[in-house]
Amino acid sequence: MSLASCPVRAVVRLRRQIRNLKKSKLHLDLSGPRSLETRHARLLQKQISLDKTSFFNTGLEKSQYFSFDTPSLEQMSQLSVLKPKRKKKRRRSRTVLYPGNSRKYLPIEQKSKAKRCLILLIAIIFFQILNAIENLDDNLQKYDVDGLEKTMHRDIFGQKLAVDTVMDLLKDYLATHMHNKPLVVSLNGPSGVGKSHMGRLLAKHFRSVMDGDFVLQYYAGHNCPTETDVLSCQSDLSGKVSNMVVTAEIEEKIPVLIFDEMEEMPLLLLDVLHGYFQPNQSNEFLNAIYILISNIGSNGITKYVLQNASSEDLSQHRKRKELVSIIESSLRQHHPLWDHSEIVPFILLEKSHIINCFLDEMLREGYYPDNGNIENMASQLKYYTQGERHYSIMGCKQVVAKVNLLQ
Ligand SMILES: Nc1ncnc2c1ncn2[C@@H]1O[C@H](COP(=O)(O)OP(=O)(O)OP(=O)(O)O)[C@@H](O)[C@H]1O
Repeated sequence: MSLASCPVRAVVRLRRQIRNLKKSKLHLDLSGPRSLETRHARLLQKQISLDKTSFFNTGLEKSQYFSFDTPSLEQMSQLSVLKPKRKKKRRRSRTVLYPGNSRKYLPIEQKSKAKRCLILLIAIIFFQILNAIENLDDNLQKYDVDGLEKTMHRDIFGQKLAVDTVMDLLKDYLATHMHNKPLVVSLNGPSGVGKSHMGRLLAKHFRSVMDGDFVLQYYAGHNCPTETDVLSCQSDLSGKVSNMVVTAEIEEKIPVLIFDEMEEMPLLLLDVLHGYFQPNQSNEFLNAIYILISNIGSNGITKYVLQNASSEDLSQHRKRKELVSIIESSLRQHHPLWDHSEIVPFILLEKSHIINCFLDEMLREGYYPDNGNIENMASQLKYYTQGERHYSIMGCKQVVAKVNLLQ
């Protein structure tokens, strides 16, 4: 029995094992795809680890002995796949992080003395500039330059260029009291265009804003007629000019000296004036304004105006430049004193300006300004005709005489 039971037990055991196997297989199928995946992954891992060991084993097999042989490219690529990648080193940030709840103490700044001095210097310069600007305005207000400008534009007809030029020169000069040379302005142009008229307006204005002692009106033909001894004229002129500039300097005023009919002035007097215009003199002679009125170079101006009668678009600046260049040579030929002067050309007056002169004069004399009457009187004067333009040959010179005939 015992002999017969051995093979039977073996058969039973085998059957049990087969059943168990079947059961386990069934269990595996029921546990789902996830377990399958993990199993699969485990199997793969196993496979990889086997590959690794086999590779290193083969590598070790090959390199039982140390050598300097460089590995082949293939080996290198395999190694690089297997090697874990090195982490990149992080750069340290440079900013210093302070804990939020604590105060940070910065290094104490050392105060530079040079920096302080520089700031002080800048402040001083700034205040000085402000002060200077205020002073400039004060000076211009002292001489009421704006008032003068208004009067000139209102009372002088057809000479905008001349008025603007004179006003610019006066504004520049009167802004300060310290000068390195006197201001010499030469008014030039044909007869009756308003040169002496401007001279008179200037004298009147400066007499009203300063003491009358600081304005001189000198008419060469009247103050030093041909029959008088020129030497006495010379001492008279020198005395007048010296006295005026000295007293003006004491009172910090700028005297205005107006010389009319310069074309009639004797050479000796021209030389005296020339001496006053030099820059290398004592201060009182440097702070003075000289106005020289003459008709020297007037023929050149008349010719220029008539030739350019049609050119409306000529700029003021260009006009002045061209006119100055025309009369400059005539003036310098007359006497070198004009080398030191600012030349202001006066141009011919048109018929419309002559009508304004009549209107002005009639109102001044108390006449009713009848347009017909004015037109009639204006037509009696002589004109240069260029196209549609009529330029008065004698300017407004005969206006006073014509109005006087109305009585
Ligand atoms: N542009 C002008 N605007 C207003 N009035 C003028 C003008 N020009 C001349 N007059 C009048 O004509 C008169 C004579 O002019 P003014 O004495 O100024 O001539 P001038 O240019 O000095 O000429 P001259 O060289 O012959 O002396 C003046 O008293 C003035 O009333």
